[in-house]
Amino acid sequence: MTIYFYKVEEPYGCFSNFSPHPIQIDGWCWQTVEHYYQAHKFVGTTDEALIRTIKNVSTPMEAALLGRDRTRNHRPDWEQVKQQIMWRGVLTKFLTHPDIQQILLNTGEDVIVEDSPTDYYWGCGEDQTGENHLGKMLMNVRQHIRQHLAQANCKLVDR
Ligand SMILES: Nc1c(N[C@@H]2O[C@H](COP(=O)(O)O)[C@@H](O)[C@H]2O)[nH]c(=O)[nH]c1=O
Repeated sequence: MTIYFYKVEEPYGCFSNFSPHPIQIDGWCWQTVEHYYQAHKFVGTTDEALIRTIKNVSTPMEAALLGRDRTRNHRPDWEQVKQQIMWRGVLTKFLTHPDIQQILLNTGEDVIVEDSPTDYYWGCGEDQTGENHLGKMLMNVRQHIRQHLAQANCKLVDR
């Protein structure tokens, strides 16, 4: 089976980076993965003040709009680091919240697709030809957490 998700209020909406699941990374608390991800576009730039602004806006959509503002200075290495930054955010989200971790694990080996009509990088785009990096990342997080849990169980048995 293939699982499609996009809007928070629709099935599997907890897989969206817009879902209201806070994460804490390096002592900073982010309301959503989207807040965290968008703010990191400005690390080390002359627009660094925007990081705090994005952190404090009340919705992930506001965070996304600020982060996507092309009149602002994005870090020059963004394309090289964005996967790594997203990985940290998404993994932390599913390690922090046991209820949605269970939903992710219960998807078994199903393919997961971010059914975004506009995003051909993180999602599948309108015509399904997109790269679906967020869906792929969620499947990798699922695998990573399974291995992590298996190792923890082995340690318990070894005692
Ligand atoms: N879920 C969701 C979106 N998708 C999210 O947008 C982010 C990509 O942003 P960027 O790299 O700036 O293009 C990434 O987290 C992707 O999952 N976008 C939306 O406008 N609405 C939404 O409900």
